[in-house]
Amino acid sequence: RDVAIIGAPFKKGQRLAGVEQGPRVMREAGLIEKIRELGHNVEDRGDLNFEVFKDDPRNYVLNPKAVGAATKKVSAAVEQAVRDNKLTVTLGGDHSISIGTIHGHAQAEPNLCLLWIDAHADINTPLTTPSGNIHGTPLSFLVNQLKDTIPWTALSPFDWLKPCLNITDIAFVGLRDLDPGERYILQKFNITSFSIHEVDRYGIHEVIARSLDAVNPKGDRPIHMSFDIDSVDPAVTGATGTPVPGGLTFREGMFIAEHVYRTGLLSALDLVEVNPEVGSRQDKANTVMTAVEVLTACLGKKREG
Ligand SMILES: N[C@@]1(C(=O)O)CN(C[C@@H]2CCCCN2)C[C@@H]1CCC[B-](O)(O)O
Ligand SMILES: [Mn+2]
Ligand SMILES: [Mn+2]
Ligand SMILES: [Mn+2]
Repeated sequence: RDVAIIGAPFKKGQRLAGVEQGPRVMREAGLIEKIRELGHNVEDRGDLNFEVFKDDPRNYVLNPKAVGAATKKVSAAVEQAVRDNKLTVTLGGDHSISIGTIHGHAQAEPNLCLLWIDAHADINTPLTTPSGNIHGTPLSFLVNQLKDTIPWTALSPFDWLKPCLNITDIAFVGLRDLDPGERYILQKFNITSFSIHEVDRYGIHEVIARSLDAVNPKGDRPIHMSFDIDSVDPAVTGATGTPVPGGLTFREGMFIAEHVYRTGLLSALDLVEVNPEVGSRQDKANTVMTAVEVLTACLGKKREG
């Protein structure tokens, strides 16, 4: 297939420096060449340039101007790549970029379904977020059923954004750190979610199969997978901003990627929250390696050769 790579070196959805280095370190690890070796026609569309804003005081959330502008750019870039019939891979950057990747993908593929692989649900609203970090809230901006929880007039930098997802289109895998407001939303809407507890109970194959069965029962919907590297255990991927013990093994992460590839329906993919400035040198090496391996597995690399 034709593959487009978009770099989104963005950090304003959270507070730590370094996550904007994600695209650079994944490229330096040979990501593009490794995808080419799979036989894909890969177009590296480079890194998006994000406007810098100063004196952006907290308005329910931090950096609304920076995040609103950046995600608008991400949306346009992803929409264009999907319309160009590319399997579109966006490299983060923090998880707030997925406001843009999912919105853009949905403009070209309104019938998409979403796999959210993450230790966190990232479904706080601007009123429930404990941190004010938008990387913990992207889904609340995107979901029709949560439209009225967003103070749109106060958050004018997001006036370009229209909710484009039904909550029933989402399946979570890897959850193990939820805030009260998120737990309430997950229960209220009975959202498909498989925490690490369910991964332990059913095994990863059953979990990913049930996730796909829930959001794509007829196997006729384009898949958006948003892969937060912190879904994997911090012993493997410690170079990330919000690590939570007891995550997916390397093998479970790879299995998810291989299984989703085999559907033949993967249409857009985010790999986010790699922060090479967090943890040890070994953490950085392991985290970047894992990110690259998961990405190439999403694009057809098989462990069985
Ligand atoms: N829900 C959170 C939010 O800030 O909204 C709170 N949490 C950190 C907090 C630390 C203390 C124990 C409870 N959890 C991080 C998460 C966002 C993660 C964003 B992601 O993109 O990395 O998933
Ligand atoms: Mn082609
Ligand atoms: Mn996370
Ligand atoms: Mn996340």
